[in-house]
Amino acid sequence: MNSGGSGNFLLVPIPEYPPLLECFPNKTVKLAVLGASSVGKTALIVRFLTKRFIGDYEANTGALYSRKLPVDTEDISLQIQDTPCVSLQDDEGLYCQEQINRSIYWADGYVFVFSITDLSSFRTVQPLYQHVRRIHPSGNIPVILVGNKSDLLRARQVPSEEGDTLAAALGGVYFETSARENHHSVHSAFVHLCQEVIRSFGAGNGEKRRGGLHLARPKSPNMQELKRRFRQVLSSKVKSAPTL
Ligand SMILES: Nc1nc2c(ncn2[C@@H]2O[C@H](COP(=O)(O)OP(=O)(O)OP(=O)(O)O)[C@@H](O)[C@H]2O)c(=O)[nH]1
Repeated sequence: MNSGGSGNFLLVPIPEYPPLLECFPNKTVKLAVLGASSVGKTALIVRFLTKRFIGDYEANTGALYSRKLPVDTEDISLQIQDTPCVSLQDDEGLYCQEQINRSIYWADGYVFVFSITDLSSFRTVQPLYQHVRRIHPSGNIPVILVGNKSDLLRARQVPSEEGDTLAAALGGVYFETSARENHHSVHSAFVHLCQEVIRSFGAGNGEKRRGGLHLARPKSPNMQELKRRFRQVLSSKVKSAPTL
């Protein structure tokens, strides 16, 4: 498995799915990835879309990614909105930028991410879920809970059982992932959520949101952005590589 710092950096372009399918609402799945700072939201999306890991850290600006994805027997147009971090205030309130509220309103399904090494990021999930419920008070909202950085076992602060319990309380499934080490666990989590969203369309949920906010979908600045970050990681590796 190519990690962020090695292997070829010819980034396999993420095929932009023609907007044609957007006229078939049930073929377009919009996911928002939400969570506290530095839990791995971007790394999870990049791992899922490119099978690679971005080792460096850059504060999240909230990029929108889109690609075609085979789910079960059909191809869907998948859009994933990365979001800036949310933070718990002293009074257990939540600081959520307006951009995040727009993403919550726009999305059909939600990936709540915390780091198993950061108890505070885990404690952010419940108030964040309540915030989503205030924006979508009716219907079920397809969610998954992702405990990331599972490769850092010695730094674990959140037992898996607590992740399972919280996911059940949110009405979703708990996945433990390592965006650094493993593509399969990340892929399984995202595909599961897409299946839940498609199922919710069948239940008539999706239609209510079809009139929802449509974020202007960039052509592919995100691909340039990803290439820049992969090159950045590569050049930093070359510089630090021991001279023979
Ligand atoms: N060990 C390990 N590090 C990870 C993993 N996922 C992400 N990281 C690192 O954690 C840091 C934060 O990752 P990001 O993907 O930028 O996290 P984010 O949630 O988008 O961060 P914000 O911009 O603060 O919202 C980066 O240095 C990543 O390389 C993981 O699974 N394991």
